[in-house]
Amino acid sequence: MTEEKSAEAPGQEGIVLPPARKVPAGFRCGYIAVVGRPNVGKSTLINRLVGEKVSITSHKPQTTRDRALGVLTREDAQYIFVDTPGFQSRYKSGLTHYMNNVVRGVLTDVNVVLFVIDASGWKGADEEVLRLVPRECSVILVLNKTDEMKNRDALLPLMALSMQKFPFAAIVPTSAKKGTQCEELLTEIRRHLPEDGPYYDPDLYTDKSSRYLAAETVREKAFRLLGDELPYGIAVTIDKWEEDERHANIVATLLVERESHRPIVIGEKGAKLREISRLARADIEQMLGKPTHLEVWVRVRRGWSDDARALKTLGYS
Ligand SMILES: Nc1nc2c(ncn2[C@@H]2O[C@H](COP(=O)(O)OP(=O)(O)OP(=O)(O)O)[C@@H](O)[C@H]2O)c(=O)[nH]1
Repeated sequence: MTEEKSAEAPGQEGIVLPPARKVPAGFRCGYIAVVGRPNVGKSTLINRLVGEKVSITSHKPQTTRDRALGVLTREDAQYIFVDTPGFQSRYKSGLTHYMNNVVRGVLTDVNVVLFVIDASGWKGADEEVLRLVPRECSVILVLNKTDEMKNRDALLPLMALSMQKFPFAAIVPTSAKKGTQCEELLTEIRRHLPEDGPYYDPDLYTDKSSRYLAAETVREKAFRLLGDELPYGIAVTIDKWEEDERHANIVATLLVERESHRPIVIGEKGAKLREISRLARADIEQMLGKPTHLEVWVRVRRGWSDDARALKTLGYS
């Protein structure tokens, strides 16, 4: 006999998940937090492991501003990934403070922590994040971006050094970009999950709404297209969402912090903004599976990344 039970996602008190189905013998299920300093490849890794686009990725740090759940259901396990923003200590804005709290909150209540660093070696910022990780957790160290390593012999000493820093349950070198060793990583994670679940419907891969994912898609395209010109203070709101069975009509706004940022985002004769909209529309259309009309506007909202009320409106608190 199996018990019917529901569970709350870590740090999401009040959100009651659907009741678990029958637990097949030996089935394992649990929460896995993915942490690490900005830009080490956490979102890319989750997307690779889950096999769906859950979290947006870009070459600029601090892309992930919120938790995102990615769920992978296999015959013998359900993996529920909790993405976290890169831990930040350099800039002391309200947004950074909020993000650091998200990281701490997530770590207290998961079954496994994947601690991701760049396989090129430990940096000061990695050590800072490591200080947040409770010792009693099962922590797997992921040495990511091995495809960029010129000398793979450096891996062994790096592993030895890492064990001196923390009692990691395992160390797995991966390339999230190429998918190398990701299957091995899943096997290792499963070992540390409790026999339980599944908590989620196996068809589901994220708990985020289409609206949220659409906003993230617009933000991702802005990050990609603007490259180094991009001011960090950029956010996206969805102002209109009309959808029926045959098509969708969406209006989104890109919020920038300063008047001088507006022309950067718009580009010459509107070229940048048109390209952002075109690329985002294609992805959103694919996600929704129906023809989609997307309109993107640019608005200035001064100091939004340091303004508690603005952060709340944008869903960051
Ligand atoms: N070469 C290589 N690049 C990678 C790999 N994994 C991620 N990247 C790249 O590293 C950059 C950052 O990846 P993200 O997945 O956004 O990193 P993140 O840790 O989630 O970043 P934050 O959201 O800022 O915390 C992107 O340009 C990725 O394409 C990898 O295994 N190899």
